[in-house]
Parts: sequence; structure tokens; C-alpha cells
Amino acid sequence: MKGGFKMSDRPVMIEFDDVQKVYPNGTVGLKDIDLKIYDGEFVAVVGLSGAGKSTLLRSINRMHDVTSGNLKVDGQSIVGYKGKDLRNLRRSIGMIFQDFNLVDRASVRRNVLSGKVGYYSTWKSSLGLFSAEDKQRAINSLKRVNMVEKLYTRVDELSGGQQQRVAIARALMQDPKIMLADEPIASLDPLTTNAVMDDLLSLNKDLGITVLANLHSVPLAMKYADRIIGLRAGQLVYDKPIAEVSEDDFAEIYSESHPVTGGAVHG
Ligand SMILES: Nc1ncnc2c1ncn2[C@@H]1O[C@H](COP(=O)(O)OP(=O)(O)OP(=O)(O)O)[C@@H](O)[C@H]1O
Repeated sequence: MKGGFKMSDRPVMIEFDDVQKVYPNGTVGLKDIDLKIYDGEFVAVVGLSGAGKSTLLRSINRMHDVTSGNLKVDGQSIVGYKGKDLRNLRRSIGMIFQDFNLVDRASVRRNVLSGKVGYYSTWKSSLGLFSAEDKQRAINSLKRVNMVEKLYTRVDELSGGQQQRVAIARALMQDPKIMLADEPIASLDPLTTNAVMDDLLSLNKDLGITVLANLHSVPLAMKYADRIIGLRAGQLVYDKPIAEVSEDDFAEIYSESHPVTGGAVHG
């Protein structure tokens, strides 16, 4: 926060307004969520398994639909989006997953170019007819995650950390405004964890991409994020800029037995 600059002075990129999500079987995924995420923020989402972290992330690109309330991305309400609007929303949001979601038997290059598949007709993409510009973009994306020397390597010959970096490069093909990282390092060892988190940080700081990452590790969240939010049983029970965060704060979020206090630790 140099020179008194605050993230909340920036435009709002994602806004939840009284959002509820109830799954068809009655499970509450999200409850009474009010949340603003600012353009260029790096937000870590922490909480116990089942707290609603994935549901929160996946409602932003409409992988999950919310049950009620409003959700805006870049000023536009996205809850009713269909067809072209929904496709454009998803193009503007990159996503990476715990298990990478790459095509194992294809090359790194092919996987990264597949980040552009939705932009081409089916026949062109099935024949691998990508434009020279997109081929160059794939190389640039791989350079950004230090993976360009693996361009022609098959994905199943890479380590987990390398695969996650390829997944980041693939997401970059869309030129996203937002990057959702759903437990990006849960399958990785500590060394590759730092490499992947460093990549996410560089997208955030160098390219200005707003990053939301679900993390199980509070120390990691403290190291990388501008702000930490905590969920418990679908509710937002913690929300602080990193300068105010103390590791002791997390006892409540991570205690299995403590009842939800109705957001007393908000803000
Ligand atoms: N498709 C679904 N149908 C029914 N319930 C679901 C579905 N997906 C998630 N849930 C439930 O919603 C709640 C929130 O799940 P969610 O996956 O968002 O939590 P999480 O914090 O991401 O957990 P984890 O860290 O284990 O991934 C949990 O109780 C979960 O069992």
C-alpha cells in the first residue's frame, strides 16, 4: 500500500450481492455472500474442505449457477447470461484446476493452443489450423511460465508443477481479465508450489490480471495474496487486507467444531 494507495480505490472487477447457492440435493454451497473484488487484486480464498471455496470460484464463470442474488463481472450482471454473452464471459476468465485438466497424450504446444479452440471453427481447430499470431502467442505464454523449451514435449512426460504451468499458459491464450485458480498447488511438492505461485503472482503484477486462488495453506496465502477471505459452511467469515492478517485469526475458520458466528470477523 505504497503512497496510501488502496485496492478499494480501483474499479470493482467482481461483485457478489446477497448470493446464495443451494445444490439440487439441498446442500448449501454459498450463503449471504456480499463481496467486492477489485481490478488487479490477488485474493486468496481459505477454509475447510467443503466450506464453499470451489463453489464461490465456479459461480464467477458460471460453471455453477447461483440460486439467488446478483453477481457482476466488470460491471455487468452475469447471472442471466446465455449464448454469446456466456461464451464471452468465459473467454475473459482463465481457470486452472488441481488436476491440471490437460490432454496428457498431446504436446505442450497443442495443449496451449487449445486455449484458443473456442475462437476457431471446429474444422479449423481439429486440423490444427491456428493463425501465426496464435502460434506466437502460445510461445509467448510459455515463455512467461518458463516452459518454452518443452514446446514439443508430451504433457505426460512433465512433472505436476510443469503441467500446472502449461495450464497457466493455456489460460493466458484467452487474454483473461480474471484468473481463477481452484486449489492450484494441492497436488504439488513445496518447490514446484512456489514456482506455480510465482507464475500466478507475475500474471497479477505484470499483466494486471485479477487472481482468485483457493488455497488450503494460510502461510502461502499470506505470502502471495493482497487480501485473504475465509469461508465457513458457505458463509464469508473473514475478509482482511494482507497487512492486517495474523495467522492466529484462522483458528475459527479452521476449527471443525466452532459454530458459524454470523460474520462477526468481517472486514
Ligand atoms: N454438485 C454438487 N452437488 C451437491 N453438493 C455439492 C456439489 N458440489 C459441492 N457440493 C457441496 O457444497 C459444499 C461446498 O463445496 P465446495 O466444493 O465449494 O467446497 P470447497 O471449500 O471448495 O471444498 P474443498 O476444499 O474440499 O474443495 C460442500 O458441502 C459440498 O459437498
